[in-house]
Amino acid sequence: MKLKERVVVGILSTLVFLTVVLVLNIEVVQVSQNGGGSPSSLGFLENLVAPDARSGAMVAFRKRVLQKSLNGSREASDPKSGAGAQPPVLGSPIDPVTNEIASVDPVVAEDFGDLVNLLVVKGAVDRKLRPVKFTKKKKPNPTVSEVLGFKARKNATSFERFHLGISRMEMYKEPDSIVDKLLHDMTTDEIVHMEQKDGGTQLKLMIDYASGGQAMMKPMRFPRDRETLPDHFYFTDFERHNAEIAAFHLDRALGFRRTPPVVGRLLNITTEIYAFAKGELLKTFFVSPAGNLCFHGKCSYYCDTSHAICGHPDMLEGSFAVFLPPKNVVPRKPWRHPWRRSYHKRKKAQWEWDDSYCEVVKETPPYDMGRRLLDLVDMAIFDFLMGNMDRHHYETFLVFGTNDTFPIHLDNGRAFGKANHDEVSILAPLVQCCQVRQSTLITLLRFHQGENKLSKVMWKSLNEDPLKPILLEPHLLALDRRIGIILRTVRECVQEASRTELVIVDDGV
Ligand SMILES: Nc1ncnc2c1ncn2[C@@H]1O[C@H](COP(=O)(O)OP(=O)(O)OP(=O)(O)O)[C@@H](O)[C@H]1O
Ligand SMILES: [Mn+2]
Repeated sequence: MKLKERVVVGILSTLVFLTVVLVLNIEVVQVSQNGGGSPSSLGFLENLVAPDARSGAMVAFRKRVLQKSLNGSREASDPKSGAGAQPPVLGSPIDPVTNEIASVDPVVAEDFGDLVNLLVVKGAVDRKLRPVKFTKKKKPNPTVSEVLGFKARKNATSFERFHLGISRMEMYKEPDSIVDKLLHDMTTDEIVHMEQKDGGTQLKLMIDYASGGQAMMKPMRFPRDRETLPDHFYFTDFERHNAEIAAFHLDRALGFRRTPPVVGRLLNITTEIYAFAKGELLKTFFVSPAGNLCFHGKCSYYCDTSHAICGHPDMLEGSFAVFLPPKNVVPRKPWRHPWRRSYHKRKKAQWEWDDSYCEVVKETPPYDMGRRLLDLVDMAIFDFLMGNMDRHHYETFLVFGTNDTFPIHLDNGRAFGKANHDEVSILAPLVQCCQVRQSTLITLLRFHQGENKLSKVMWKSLNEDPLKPILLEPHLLALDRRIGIILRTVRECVQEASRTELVIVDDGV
């Protein structure tokens, strides 16, 4: 080799060597930065693990309660689960011959006679879970009409009657003919105006009816069998119109009556939306390559051409939730949910790592006395049954005072996203506080031990909706399985408590 060639080879090898050193160095720096100071790759990875997958406080509980169920965490072992993996199963989950729901899940077959016994010993129910004579005085339950001194006009609409009938203990009575009329009116009344509603992250339309009534409409975005994408966090999941409808029926079936009535309706995009659209919303309408009329509106999530809402060719399904009374007449107070998630892809909330979190909550008003802590456990049960992880805030009606009234179960659009996955972290308030309202436990036991499983009751109830079927069979069956998981959790709490009364609480609600 000539001197010139040697020099060139020398320079090239030095360059290669320097590049290798540089690249290695950058990697080490990145690892140590992401790993919070530790240069181990484990530290780096740990920060990238989804918060729910490593929530310390819930891990032991998950193992204990779900181990016994073959299906507790099917999603993890079933590579097919996830978006679109569920075969669409339409129609009734009830066998027309036996009139029973076929289920193989062990937790559905499990007997919770021990919990029934506890309630019998407490004097709350008889062996068939029928209520024993009331010993406690019923709580006063004034309505908006009574508190504000408003009387319904003779020809008042179902919307007005509903507003006036909201009471301290519940959104509506049971049975309530006003609710039936309201559901009917929301699907049939003429729509005279519509505009995009601000607030929240996804597209919603505020609907005005000829009668003067108002509803909040969430449009259908996907077919019923489309599940939450496996890599989507709860806060990036799409809102589902059928979840809003199903949540109303579930809340009512559980006897809570804390969700405003919601019903489905098929809309004509051209005559019932486009015809009223103005300004910014109007600019988002277009005809898709398939010839369907589409729009996407303006909002912070999924309001763009690639996530447009399209008619077929111009018919569109939507959920219609009755609008609550105007805030200047019946004001509401927003509350931050103590078991709120972090809404950050790499952060955890305190309750996710602190097992004694409930002790802190219990000392903080309004959770230190009265009904509210038990209300949060009710809400956790409601959310767990439908897989809703998106409960960041809740509201109460201020006309009934600050504390002694129910929390409104509003905004359930991110529920019913994964039929084969039971997200037990939603049960954190129950797991960490080990308290449940007696009336709620009785309701759950009636569904579980009795003839009328929740899936069956829900299927019948949802069959009343114009957009039936609202829930596909796997979501209905999940309800029965999840009731079993809740009951196992209560059993664990009772076994660890010194007295049953500390776990099963009768607060007269
Ligand atoms: N039926 C209703 N009547 C009156 N106000 C309502 C009704 N539904 C929702 N709202 C109000 O609008 C706000 C936004 O609604 P909602 O939470 O359903 O939308 P969202 O887009 O899902 O919001 P987010 O993204 O914050 O979860 C609520 O916080 C509530 O104050
Ligand atoms: Mn929402």
